[in-house]
Amino acid sequence: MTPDPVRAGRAPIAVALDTPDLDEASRWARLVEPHVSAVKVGLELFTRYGPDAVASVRGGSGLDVFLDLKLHDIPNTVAGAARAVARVRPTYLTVHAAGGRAMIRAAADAAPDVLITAVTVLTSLDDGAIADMGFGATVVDAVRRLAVLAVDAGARAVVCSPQEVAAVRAEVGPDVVLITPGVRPAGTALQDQARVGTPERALADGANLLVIGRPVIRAADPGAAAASLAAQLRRALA
Ligand SMILES: O=c1ccn([C@@H]2O[C@H](COP(=O)(O)O)[C@@H](O)[C@H]2O)c(=O)[nH]1
Repeated sequence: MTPDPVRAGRAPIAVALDTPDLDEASRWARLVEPHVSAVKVGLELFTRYGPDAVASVRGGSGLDVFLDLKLHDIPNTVAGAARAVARVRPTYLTVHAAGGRAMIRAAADAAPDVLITAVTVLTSLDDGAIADMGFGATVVDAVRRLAVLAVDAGARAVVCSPQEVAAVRAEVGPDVVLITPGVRPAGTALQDQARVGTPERALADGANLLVIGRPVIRAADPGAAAASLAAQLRRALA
């Protein structure tokens, strides 16, 4: 069943715990936990600590864990990795949609209780960057095509930037969980993100879960930053 990212009144935000230090990540998780529905464990933490990172940030909180490993390999290898990490019960596990239909299907079959989440085009890339890589399409067309392919192959969630949410929602219908990194509250720095949008716009266009890292974890008080974003979203959703 598709989960409702708005858990017990918490905002539909996954805080990206991007740090090489597990104690710091767990501390951030406890600070944001009253306000958000999920925390995201990415490559930086997982390559250093493995499954312990998931258990540690989850704590006893009931937070969803978004395991952002962006798997991309031949189907047999991705199936093995998905089966292995399913043991730590993440709610979401990312794979690159560009790995193709058979790879996505293999991940979905190997981890049926995990929402296989297809990353379309990284939010750090713009039209110029994907032309440079030899893609003969604009970002929005590539995102749309990869989203349709991924859902057809068994992905139950899709990652795109806030700028493509409306286009992807129109293609995949209401039941797919749409997740957007590249979220920047108005007036905050882009850093290495190329395709960004505000949290309000992403939700209004049909996103279900917003991935937000540095605007929260680099704030002087990550708990207060998460609380403030959650309040902002409650107002936008009212
Ligand atoms: O296309 C993608 C896919 C994943 N990410 C991840 O989201 C966060 C964003 O962090 P910010 O600090 O808010 O930029 C980060 O962990 C990325 O690995 C993404 O940005 N874009």
